[in-house]
Amino acid sequence: MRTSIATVSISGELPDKLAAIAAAGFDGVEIFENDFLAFDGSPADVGRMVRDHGLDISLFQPFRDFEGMPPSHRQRTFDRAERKFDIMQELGTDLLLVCSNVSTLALGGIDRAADDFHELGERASRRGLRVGYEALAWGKHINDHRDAWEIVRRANHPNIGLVLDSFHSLSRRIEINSIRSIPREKLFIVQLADAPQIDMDLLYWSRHFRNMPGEGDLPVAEFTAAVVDTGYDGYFSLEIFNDQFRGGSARSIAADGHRSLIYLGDRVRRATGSETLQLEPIPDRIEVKGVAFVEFSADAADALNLGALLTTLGFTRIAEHRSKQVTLYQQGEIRIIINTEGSGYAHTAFKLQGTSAYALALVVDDASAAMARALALGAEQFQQAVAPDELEIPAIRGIGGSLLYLVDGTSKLGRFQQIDFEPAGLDFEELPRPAGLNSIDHLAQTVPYDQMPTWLLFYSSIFLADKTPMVDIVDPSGVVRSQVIENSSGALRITMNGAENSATLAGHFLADKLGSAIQHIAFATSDIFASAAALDSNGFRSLQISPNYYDDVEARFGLEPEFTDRLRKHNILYDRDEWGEYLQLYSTTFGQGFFFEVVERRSYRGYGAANAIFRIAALKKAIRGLAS
Ligand SMILES: O=C(O)c1ccc(O)c(O)c1
Ligand SMILES: [Mg+2]
Repeated sequence: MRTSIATVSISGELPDKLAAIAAAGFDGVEIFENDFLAFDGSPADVGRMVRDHGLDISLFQPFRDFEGMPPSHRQRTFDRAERKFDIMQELGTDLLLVCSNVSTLALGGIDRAADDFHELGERASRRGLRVGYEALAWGKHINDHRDAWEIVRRANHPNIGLVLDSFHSLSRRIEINSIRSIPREKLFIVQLADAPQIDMDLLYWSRHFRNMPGEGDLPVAEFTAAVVDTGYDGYFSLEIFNDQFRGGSARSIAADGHRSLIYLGDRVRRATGSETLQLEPIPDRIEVKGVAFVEFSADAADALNLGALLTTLGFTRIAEHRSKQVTLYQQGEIRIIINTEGSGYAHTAFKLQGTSAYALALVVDDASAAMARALALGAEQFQQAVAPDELEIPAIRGIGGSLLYLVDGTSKLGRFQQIDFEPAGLDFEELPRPAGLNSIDHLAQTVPYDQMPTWLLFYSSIFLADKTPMVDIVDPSGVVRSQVIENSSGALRITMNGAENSATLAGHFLADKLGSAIQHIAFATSDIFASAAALDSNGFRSLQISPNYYDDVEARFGLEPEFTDRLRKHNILYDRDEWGEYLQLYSTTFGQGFFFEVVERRSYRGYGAANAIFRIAALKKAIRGLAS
């Protein structure tokens, strides 16, 4: 698969953009005229810079308002085109993108446009150049690739071809099958972009909200499969106009772009069975079977406090690491590790972030296949020295400097507990009462808002998991956007919260850190009232919920007063969706804003978003109480 990206997709000045594009592994780059105009070097300098990075120029664009001009303006458009041809020859690219005319002067008529393109083709061929025609979704007369194709067909010139751009076709819901009847040699280049499904003006949507394939809601994979079915083997070129990306990190946006193309290519290769993409087969998306453990880094004092909190939650200190200052707590299938080593990555994470849940271990069928897929998709492998008898658990870097371990049951990784740990001497007098917490229901990760697409793409390209629509969570100090990545079994459920300012609870959590990690862990119980009773007897202090909340839920859901009393007594929040009910209670915050949650899910599919505002207000009140 030949990959390319338009300079307009990336932030920074032209040299920074090119460096980021090359580092991400692209083959080509579309030079956007404005990026070239803003750079004070000659076209030849730009061409050299591109080639010094090992890149090719896939095209030069855009050339606007060309076809169908009235006779009084026609000559002028050819003069303008000749000037662009001069630049292209100096740059060292042979393809110009002409987008459909949006001028109020433009006259319609397919044959008029075809005649203009025929003449442009003659002029281009004299210089060994080619011209591709793209239908903008808001073009005055031509806004559908089927009409643009008809013009190209009638122009009947070998140097004139079609440019397809997934945004323009998919935003207008143009039938994808229509692509399959276009001859491959007439497809000069294919541009790809996704976008969130928002009902808005097409031009505004296109210029501000495009995103990488897989980050949005458009059927880009189906579109690409239709292109591949024609036999097309040219560039797939990202052209992403996005306000956030323009302000983001050039390197990480370029890396996301490359990842999105590898992921897309893999899906299309599987769907079409086509060899033209020339992609090395990689393992399919990885199914997550469960969470093997969550690991905290802490100092000795925090480790004691966290251990005490876990004990009130009904966890037992079950094992100690054979050679390290690492303790394992367990309840049901849930394992929580506390690492207080004075060296190694846990210690680095502690120094950067304080006490934090810095590592997550996922159970998969085959850890080496999972690793192979992750690496093919540009994930960064993490390795550190281990003791001679210790297991080396494969890991990649996740959100905000956190680690994602991959554990399977087929290799000896599944026995990490027996191999790396020895059972702790249990003091039966002091054992907590188990609270019936069986598994991890979900993990909440907090990221700066502008990094949400990056991590959504990371999770959904590597793992077999889907994202749900974004919801807004109102914090008393701002809005936090939340999106869930989950698989169908529920073994992987991550709620990702994007914080835009540091006044929100999520934003405050981030502001304290150089990176970000897990802000809360929700444990699943099958009987939250029984769990609450056990927590009480263990001395657990749940987060106090405002009494006003209970009057409201009782009225809102028509609850029996006796039931509401039980909720109130244990500070349990309640929600209901079309599938069932959800009951949740929280701890107060620990360390830099971390907390635990206990949930009972009665066929309910959501995450209690409607309750988040009450929980956040209660957490903030509790934090103020601690501070005063
Ligand atoms: O928004 C635009 O004007 C514009 C220009 C060139 C393109 O290739 C495109 O898809 C959109
Ligand atoms: Mg385009």
